[in-house]
Amino acid sequence: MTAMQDWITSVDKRPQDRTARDIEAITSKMRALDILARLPNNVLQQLAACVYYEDLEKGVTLFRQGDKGCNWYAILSGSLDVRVKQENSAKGVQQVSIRRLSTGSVFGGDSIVLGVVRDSTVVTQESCELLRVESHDFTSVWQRNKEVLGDLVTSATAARLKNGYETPPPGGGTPQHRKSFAAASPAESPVPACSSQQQPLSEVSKQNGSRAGWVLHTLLQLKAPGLLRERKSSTGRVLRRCAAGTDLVEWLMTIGVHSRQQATAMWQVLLEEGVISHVSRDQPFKDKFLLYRFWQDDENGASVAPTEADEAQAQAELKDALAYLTQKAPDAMMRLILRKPTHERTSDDLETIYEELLHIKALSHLSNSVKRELAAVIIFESHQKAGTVLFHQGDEGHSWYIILKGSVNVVIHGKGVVTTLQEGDDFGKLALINDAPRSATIVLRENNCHFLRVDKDNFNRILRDVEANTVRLKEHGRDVLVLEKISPATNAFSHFKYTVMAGTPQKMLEHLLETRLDGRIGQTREEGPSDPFLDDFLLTHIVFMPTHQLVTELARHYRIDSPSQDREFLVACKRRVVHFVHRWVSTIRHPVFEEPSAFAFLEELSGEVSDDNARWEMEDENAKMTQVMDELAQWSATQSVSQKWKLPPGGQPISAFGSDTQRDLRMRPQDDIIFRVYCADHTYCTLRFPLSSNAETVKVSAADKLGLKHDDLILVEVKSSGERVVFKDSDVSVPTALSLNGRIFVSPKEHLEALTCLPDQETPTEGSVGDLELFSTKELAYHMTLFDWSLFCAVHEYELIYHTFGRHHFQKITSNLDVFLRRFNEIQFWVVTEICLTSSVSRRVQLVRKFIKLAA
Ligand SMILES: Nc1ncnc2c1ncn2[C@@H]1O[C@@H]2COP(=O)(O)O[C@H]2[C@H]1O
Repeated sequence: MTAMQDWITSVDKRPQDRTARDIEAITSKMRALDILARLPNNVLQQLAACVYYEDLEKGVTLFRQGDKGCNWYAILSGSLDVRVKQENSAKGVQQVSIRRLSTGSVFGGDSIVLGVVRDSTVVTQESCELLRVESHDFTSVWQRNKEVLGDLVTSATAARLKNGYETPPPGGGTPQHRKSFAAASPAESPVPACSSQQQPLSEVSKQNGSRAGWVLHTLLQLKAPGLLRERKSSTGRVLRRCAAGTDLVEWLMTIGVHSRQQATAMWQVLLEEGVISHVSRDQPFKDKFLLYRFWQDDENGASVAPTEADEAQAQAELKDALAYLTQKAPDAMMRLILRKPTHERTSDDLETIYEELLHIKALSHLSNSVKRELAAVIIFESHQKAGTVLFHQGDEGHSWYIILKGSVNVVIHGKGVVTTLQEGDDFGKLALINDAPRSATIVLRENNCHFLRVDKDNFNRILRDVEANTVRLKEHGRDVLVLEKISPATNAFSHFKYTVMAGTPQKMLEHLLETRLDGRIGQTREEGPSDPFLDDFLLTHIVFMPTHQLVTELARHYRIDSPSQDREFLVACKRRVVHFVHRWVSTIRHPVFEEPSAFAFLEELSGEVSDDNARWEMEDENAKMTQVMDELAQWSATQSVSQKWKLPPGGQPISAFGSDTQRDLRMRPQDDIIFRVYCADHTYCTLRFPLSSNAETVKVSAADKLGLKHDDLILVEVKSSGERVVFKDSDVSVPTALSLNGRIFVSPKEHLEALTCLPDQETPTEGSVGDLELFSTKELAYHMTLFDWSLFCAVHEYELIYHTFGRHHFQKITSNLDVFLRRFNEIQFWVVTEICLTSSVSRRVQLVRKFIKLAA
């Protein structure tokens, strides 16, 4: 059964016979009407449970003025005429048409909820399909859901019911007092809803608007009979009863409007409310030779010539009508100006826009000169339907938006709605500033939302360099990313304008993948100048995002799979992950492979990439993963070969044991080191342990070998100064962590104070000046640098992190850094010792000279 048949079958059933499926079918149909689509689902279901379907011929009277209100209606298709009785001394009582109701409108609710008689007669103008709810059902739904059902009665009634008075008083409000220049909420409309410039903004004309329209239409016909007349269009088509924009403006000025601009804006109010329209409905109101007509005069209209009584009535209401239009005019004028192509804006237009921009929150941090520049390029945009997607995550960014009216949801793939942005908020600048894809999808949260928009070129020209210093991204009310502008002086190396100052690890990774890694085929951001954020993240993530967490997130980003996302987006996500992994492995090298979680992830990922290559054309990525896997294989091969190191007994430098041809100067966790552990009586044992062994293991083994039986033993370093430093049981790479000329002791805790230096820890008594003189300074410098350089190269960046944040947190060795620091101290002590041990002043001078030269 088709959806159409489904819903008809369901609505044809008696309400008490309808099943949950029937209600769902009817609810879906009702959602096609904008005004109903805004209602919460449960309220819509309550209406769907009691609604009836009517298919009526042209000319059927639904109810008459003075009747009791028995039904509420919604128009699925067709149009209806609203008529009121009017006394006319010559012709007696006459029916006058005051309004047209068309598809999407609702009516009949007022008299039910207010308990008054019908104030007009409603007749079908053509075949109509209607939804009908009986008054007792409507009352019961209304009673339960008053707060959200305001739109189902006229807005005036809703306001009266909510606040006890009608909104807003005619003539009230000046531009300065306006909150925003948004349109009033919709009521009924004779034209279809549309976001284009030329159509009415609101779907519906308000009662006040149609009343003002009736007043002007009546007076125009009586006082300027020739103005509304038949004219020919440029294509030769005969157009009924229309008038030129310029004539309409001039006529309004004859009845008391003081300026052309004001009169233009007042006609625009009527156009936005559907009372008048351009003959081909493709123009806003302009003070030009463009033709407009009243809705009563359109092709199907049946306008009735006004009577004297009409004239008297219209004259009586004229003041109110003008006051209403005057009140609405500034906002309409603003929208009119903002919809003009930018090259058509006059200097007055620019001034008007500029003044309005002064009140917008999202622009408050900008200077007035920037706002003036913006006035020339900012564009108005409106969208009618909740659910409309302004752009998708992953899209290229073309515009920056400010919300004037309504709200939007920020939706992120895999997370859903992360935040809602309201009137005054802005969005969409990240993609423009960082030249990155959209980081989120933006969906309208309600009907009839209004935006100001600045396109990318203008944004980059005017705003890119003056944007706010800090951008905060929120998810579920919590800051998840704080971006800060990079000062241009320090930003010569990067095209990024913002860098990450703080954030949750997950959001930082997400931001990195989206902005720093390109997902397009054959593109890598690595080629150009890049900012340090990616490297900073790779080099420090172990502090805030352990590797097992990082690989879980990477796997999530790679495996993103959703039928609702297009192929290009999905492939881009996968590519970015592979590019990230490649960069990670080439920057961090072996520590990546040493993590079992990363090792397993890389193996799985390479399998998935190779499978996906067949499906998604990921040649480049496959090649990158092959490279990563080659490096992993090489690393695995070196794992079986372990090296031996020794900590010589006399305090000499730590060196490789038994191999002069040793190539790899890097100390690895599994490498063994041979060292001595002393007792208080200076007897010792020699031990051999992997560098990754902890102090406790060393202590227990030394105690065994030295025959110490005690529960409360400690492992201590005794420095040559006599200072004693106790090792924690969890400390690793103990032998390399010794200070220069320090020795390891094991002893009962209570004997700590009794531990003394070994004799060979005492300062040397003879210098090596004689030897030093044998070498030229250049030669010395060359060999010392070679040696230092090889030690420096063996230090991994992570060792600095382990050292700074505490080795015990990571359970990782810092042996290479230890050895490098030892060497630094050694040179320093050596220089001081040599100088002090040279007794002859002249030789000492020479020596100092040599050292100065060496340092230079
Ligand atoms: N938590 C968030 N994560 C991502 N984008 C957000 C968030 N909050 C607001 N946004 C906005 O949503 C916009 C999506 O497009 P852009 O990436 O250009 O700019 C983004 C931000 O302006």
